[in-house]
Amino acid sequence: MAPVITTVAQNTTDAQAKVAGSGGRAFVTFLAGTGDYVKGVVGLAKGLRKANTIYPLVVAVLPDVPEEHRKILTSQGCIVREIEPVYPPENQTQFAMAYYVINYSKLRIWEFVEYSKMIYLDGDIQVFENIDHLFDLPNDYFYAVKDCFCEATWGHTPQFQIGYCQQCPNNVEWPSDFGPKPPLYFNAGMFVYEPNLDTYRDLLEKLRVTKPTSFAEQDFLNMYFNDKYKPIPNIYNLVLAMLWRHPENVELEKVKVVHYCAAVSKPWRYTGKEENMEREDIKMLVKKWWDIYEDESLDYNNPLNVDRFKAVLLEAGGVKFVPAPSAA
Ligand SMILES: O=c1ccn([C@@H]2O[C@H](COP(=O)(O)OP(=O)(O)O[C@H]3O[C@H](CO)[C@H](O)[C@H](O)[C@H]3O)[C@@H](O)[C@H]2O)c(=O)[nH]1
Ligand SMILES: O[C@H]1[C@H](O)[C@@H](O)[C@H](O)[C@@H](O)[C@H]1O
Ligand SMILES: [Mn+2]
Repeated sequence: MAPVITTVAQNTTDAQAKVAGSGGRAFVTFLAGTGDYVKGVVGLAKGLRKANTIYPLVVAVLPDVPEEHRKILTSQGCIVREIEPVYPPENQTQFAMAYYVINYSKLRIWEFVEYSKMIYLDGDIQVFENIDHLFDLPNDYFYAVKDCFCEATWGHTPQFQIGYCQQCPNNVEWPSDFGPKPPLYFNAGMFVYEPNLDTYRDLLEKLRVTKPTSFAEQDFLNMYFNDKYKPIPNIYNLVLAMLWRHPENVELEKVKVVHYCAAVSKPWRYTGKEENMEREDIKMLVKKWWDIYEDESLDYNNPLNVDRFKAVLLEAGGVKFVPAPSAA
């Protein structure tokens, strides 16, 4: 009997084939609301394609993401998964910055146990170089890039008040009367983790008894994974403020992942008028984002991508490729 061969049509959007072919690994991002973050996610999907990743992009969407936006994402090859919102303990949201409260819902991605390992990326991140090798990091740790404490968003913290930043820990010494030096703190816009139902339940349970704080789920994850956190180099999540706060720690030509995290720096909203936004390096990074977003050859359904998709499936080893019959 002939071996069973899975036929993959040229314009397939079959999520299952992608899960089967991904070896249990995937990128994951988060999308909420009816606004323009969908552009960020489309840009990210195209950037990952350009970087020739062999892994799919899952988008965890809240119920308020409109059908039209979900269709755009599916047509860009994303796997759309709806999640329920997660709210912090009742009546306490005032302790977190309003803008960040929605991000507690990110905790649902620990539930995606059809994948053994995932890399979370914010929708305002772009991947310029292949980072698939991060999936090979040893299990049982939480990998992310160290944050910077120098922007005004950190104004409420003792770190900011005394000018202490873990990016240059020797510049200002931590005063002994301030208690123990704060533990390493990561930016939660990018991290490598393993979905796990026990961890998922535990995260939600602990959240119920934890008072919300300014950076919402980022603070919470920092507390929760304090023991498991392993810093990875800044090139895997360049927080833009690093360019003017710690230029000595930035190797721009080596950067693989850029995080357009200051509100005014989102490429799809960029005007270049606000403080620091007129910098040449920022202009260059915003242009690089747009070049990918507007490149039609990177659209999932573009025939030019069939070969790329074929190669991805073959490399992943799960699915054999048979071209769809020609119309002739
Ligand atoms: O209206 C929104 C707002 C946010 N998001 C999603 O949530 C992510 C986080 O929001 P931002 O990227 O705007 O926030 P920052 O990068 O400034 O925030 C940082 O701090 C936050 C604290 O809550 C989170 O940890 C976030 O991942 C981290 O990068 C977005 O990328 C996007 O994926 C939406 O989809 N719609
Ligand atoms: O998550 C926040 C956010 O991304 C801010 O824009 C940045 O200034 C902070 O350093 C970071 O912790
Ligand atoms: Mn972000």
